[in-house]
Amino acid sequence: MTAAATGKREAEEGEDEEDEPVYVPVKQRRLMAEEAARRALDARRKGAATPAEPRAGGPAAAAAAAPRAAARPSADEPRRAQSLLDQRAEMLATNTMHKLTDAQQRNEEDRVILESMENSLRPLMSVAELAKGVVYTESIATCWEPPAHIRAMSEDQRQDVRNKWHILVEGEDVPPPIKSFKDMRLPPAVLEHLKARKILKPTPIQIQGLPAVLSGRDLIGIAFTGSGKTLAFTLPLVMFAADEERRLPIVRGEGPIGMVVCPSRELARQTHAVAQGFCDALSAANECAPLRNMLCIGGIAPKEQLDMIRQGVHTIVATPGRLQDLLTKKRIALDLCRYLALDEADRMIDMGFEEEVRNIMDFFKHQRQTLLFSATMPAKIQTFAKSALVRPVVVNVGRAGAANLDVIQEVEYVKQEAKILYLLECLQKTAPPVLIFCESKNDVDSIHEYLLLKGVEAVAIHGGKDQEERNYAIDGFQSGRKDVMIGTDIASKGLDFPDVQHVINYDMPKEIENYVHRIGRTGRCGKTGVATTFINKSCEETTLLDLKHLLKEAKQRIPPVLATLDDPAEAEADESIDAGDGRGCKFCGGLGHRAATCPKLESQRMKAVLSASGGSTGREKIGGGGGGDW
Ligand SMILES: Nc1ncnc2c1ncn2[C@@H]1O[C@H](COP(=O)(O)OP(=O)(O)OP(=O)(O)O)[C@@H](O)[C@H]1O
Repeated sequence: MTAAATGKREAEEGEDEEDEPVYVPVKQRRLMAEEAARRALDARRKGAATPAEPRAGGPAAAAAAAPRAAARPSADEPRRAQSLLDQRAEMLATNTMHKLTDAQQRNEEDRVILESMENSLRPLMSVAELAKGVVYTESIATCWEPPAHIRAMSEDQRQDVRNKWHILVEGEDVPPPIKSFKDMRLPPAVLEHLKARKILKPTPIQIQGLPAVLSGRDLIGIAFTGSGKTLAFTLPLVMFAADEERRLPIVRGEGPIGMVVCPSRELARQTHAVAQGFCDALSAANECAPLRNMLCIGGIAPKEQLDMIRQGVHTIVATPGRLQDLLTKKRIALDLCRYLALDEADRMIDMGFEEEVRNIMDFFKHQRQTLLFSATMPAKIQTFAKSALVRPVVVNVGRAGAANLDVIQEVEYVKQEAKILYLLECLQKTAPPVLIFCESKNDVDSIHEYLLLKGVEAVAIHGGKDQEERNYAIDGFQSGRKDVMIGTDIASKGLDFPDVQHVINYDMPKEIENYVHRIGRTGRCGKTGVATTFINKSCEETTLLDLKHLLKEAKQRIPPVLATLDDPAEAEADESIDAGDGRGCKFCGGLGHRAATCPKLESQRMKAVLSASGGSTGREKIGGGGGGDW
């Protein structure tokens, strides 16, 4: 990686406090938005009442206004040609005319905002395919199909299974759910391998996700942290590669057949190990020739990767930056690649990897099967990602962005200066292992030093540490040699440490999705865990409101400091449900605010303005907590 690239990446990680935007309280933002809309509405009313009159300010002003008036879209031009303010003003006027309820007005307002944002997002598609106007209409064909008795299930029977496991599906002609691994027609070696790992029955996301993926369908898979999503895209990856190898063996320089892309090196390493387990099981049972499964991440010598590429690779598990690097340098090609899974897909896009993902898609020569998985998947990412999918199936287990119900969530008000002392006390709440999360790298280092001085067996991880230090931390914590790991959000997504008892949020992450991923490091796969979060005056009000509603949804205790917050969503909630449009922000999925006051949407707008004006490339971090990685 060049020094410039390193600098850029560190800026993306943006874990330091200097990056924090100036805080404008929610109330003030709402007042500002309303004032702007009122002014726009007044201006429109004046314009409409006296269309032929010159505007105040004399002929010069009228002349200046004329081109603008001419540029104003006619009724049959698409809405997107109007400015957001114009649309909002028009909508307010319509609402008054039709006497919409407050809730309906709010929903309409959110819809306009979201529509305008969707129009400004570039589809998540290969530029080459867009340019050539390539549109795929059929899913990838695979040789897998469910056994006859599953195929014979009526639609009602299929729905009964889904209802029983709280599985929601969207999409046309959704493959049937399958309740046992045996009925999924997995090779005996794979069944043995699962059994040896005490994986005996599929989890809900696997019950519906595996049949859909094995059938070749594009998929968005959303399920709680620790609910077994990794297996739902790793096992089909390996089975697909084994099928291809049997059909036409990979020779030197060829491959990969399929890829998984992850947002951090550590997660890629972990997923690579899961895939390797399946590869080894198949080849040990002579069910296929040995499969070469490459780990493609920054921080390891490219020579190792190049040696494997020369022999030909079947599967790759990668971080976006290193993968893009190898593709751009033509070290690997995607001529044979037909399978792409994006793990923690929404986080990857939010962390600023959108361009890398789009570039990677550009290297595909043929249609691929595309899969997106995460525990959090806001509506805006789903809509935008669907542009890359063919006949997608959406599988949802629980609300996208909901916290894992096996985690007991405790929130405590701790003054900034008292945090470090209280941390020691808090560490004694449970037995180890304990994970501590902080927003900034400096805090991670200070806490690490402090705990070492106090005799705690602790390790630390963040994007500023070199790969050796990062590996040392992960290995020590994973093996149980170290009791405590302190980290930034780099360690919050997807990592599966055995039996973490307690997650401590030394500070509240700015984005509620990061909170969900952080606390999801405990309470995994049916076990229970505890999460303690320190909050104080420095936390943003919108985030606290999101947290309050998340606690409420998970039926957790709401501390007085959150209960007494001025909470517009509370009054609006019943009405919104009556209006039939669900709860919370339709942009980021936070439950404590609406799209009109979404801080993330504001930063996204800024990003769009900056990139349109040729300023920053729009690669700056959208929210708090870094972890950008390659
Ligand atoms: N069917 C199953 N039965 C029992 N354990 C399982 C099953 N499937 C997966 N597991 C185990 O559950 C743990 C969590 O799985 P996994 O890491 O895939 O969760 P995840 O949904 O991807 O979580 P996250 O959202 O945090 O990434 C792993 O240790 C995995 O081996």
